[in-house]
Amino acid sequence: MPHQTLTRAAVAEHNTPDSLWCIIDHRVYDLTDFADAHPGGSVVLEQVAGTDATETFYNLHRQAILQKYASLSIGVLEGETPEVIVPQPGDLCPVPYAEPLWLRPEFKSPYYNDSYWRLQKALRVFVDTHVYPEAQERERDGKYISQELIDRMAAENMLGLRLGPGKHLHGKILPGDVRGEEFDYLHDLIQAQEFNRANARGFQDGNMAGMVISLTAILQWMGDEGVKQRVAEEVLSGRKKVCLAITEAFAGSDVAGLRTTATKTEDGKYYVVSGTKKWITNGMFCDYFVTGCKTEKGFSVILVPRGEGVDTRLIKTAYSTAAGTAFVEFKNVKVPVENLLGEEHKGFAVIMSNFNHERFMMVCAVVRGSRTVVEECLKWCNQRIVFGKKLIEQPAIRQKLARMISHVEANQAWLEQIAYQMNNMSYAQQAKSLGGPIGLLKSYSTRSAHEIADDAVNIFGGRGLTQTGMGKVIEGFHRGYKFDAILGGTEEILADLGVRQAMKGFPKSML
Ligand code: HEM
Repeated sequence: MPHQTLTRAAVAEHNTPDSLWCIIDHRVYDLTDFADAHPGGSVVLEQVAGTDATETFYNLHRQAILQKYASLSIGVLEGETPEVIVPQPGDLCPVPYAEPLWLRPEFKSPYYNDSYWRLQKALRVFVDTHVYPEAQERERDGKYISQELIDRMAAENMLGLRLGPGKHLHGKILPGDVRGEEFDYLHDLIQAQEFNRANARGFQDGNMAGMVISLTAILQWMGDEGVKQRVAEEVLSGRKKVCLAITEAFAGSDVAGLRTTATKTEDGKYYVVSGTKKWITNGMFCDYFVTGCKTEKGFSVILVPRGEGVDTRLIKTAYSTAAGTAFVEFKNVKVPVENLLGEEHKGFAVIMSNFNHERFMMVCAVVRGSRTVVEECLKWCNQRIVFGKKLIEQPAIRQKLARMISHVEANQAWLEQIAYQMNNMSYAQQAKSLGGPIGLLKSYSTRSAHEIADDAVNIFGGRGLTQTGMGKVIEGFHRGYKFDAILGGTEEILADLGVRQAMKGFPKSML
């Protein structure tokens, strides 16, 4: 049917199952053929046939549904204009607190300049257009990220920028025309937060999280320049994938308790690696494993390529299998000694140097995820009518929202403060002075996520426990925030690290 201008009186005549029209936000929809396929059933549609169903519709659906089913619209009402905002790729969200302060036009920030804005805008368009749709699909079907998306990210230098600032970006032009040389930890914060907007915790880890926490170690510690250049080129071009294989069934945060061994062959040319690794993010589809091993006089980190003797099995965790979480078995795997990272028996330095950036990334993501939950709650509370009133009109609900908003804003402010300090410190200074604060922030931000997830589920009720529909973001966050509380160091260990590091600088004169 051609798009037309209609009157309310004309719509009112189509009030039977054989000709079922209704009005939503000043547009007319012909639901006659759709009614039987409607997930909410045909009866409810028949009840509103021929009428304006705007209020009922928005009590149960988001605008995105109308965009998906736009073909059902047959016209607009004469002299009326649709009111609901239809977001376009790259748009900032006008819901209060849905964006960090620096992205809201009425606020100023001491940290951000034009280069950050350009990066943010370019990444948002990219994530909205390419990452979000695939993330939602993969989160549902549990399959791994497509090579097409990896290639697209590689072509735009997006794989490299996710490792954080460094020489690997020099000479490159990044999204938003940002030069690789100017990319710093505030840019890094932005990229982590923008990618998080794909809103799919399992997929997010499946989207090369293994690379983010392991290629950094290769770039910094691989002694053999030839191996380093080859692997970096393969991974940053998206042709090969790499992951970090440290944790085992025997030991998680307690790295000293690991049992995988690497023994040198008599001719000194190879290591023979044997043992198991557990919870290895991206392990299912990786070509390389940056592996923590016990060696004769200590602990060493070795790059193990997939090949004979390497076996990976899928671990089904609380989030989507899109993350490719693996149980890895190494059975007498022969690896050239050139694949050693850092010094033999001194692998702790390799692992430790990586932790700060990994934890910083995780905080960026969990704070952004928490903010999205706040946005969802604010929308829902303004939309949902209970006992004849919008939810937002209930003081008890506003108390919850106030707590949630405060957690998010406090964590974001602390995070930006830390990113600024990172920009003004060498890597060694960061390790000395920021390991503790980053540990405290990660620990605190996941405690905040715990509070936020809990309040959000209570606000959404049954929908907060349902994997489809209005509460799906809340359900996913509630199921997934614990990954941030455990991975990269548990809340307790990191809180303890924060206090112990502070005590190292406690002045004796104060005793
Ligand atoms: C263009 C018109 C409509 C379309 C395209 C549409 C589409 C949908 C979709 C896709 C869902 C599943 C929600 C999800 O899982 O995300 C749904 C659920 C539902 N819809 Fe509609 N709908 C339309 C109009 C209406 C109207 C006018 C009513 C009420 C009179 C209604 C009542 C419901 C109900 C009760 C549910 C189940 C909600 C729940 O389980 O929480 N729908 N609809």
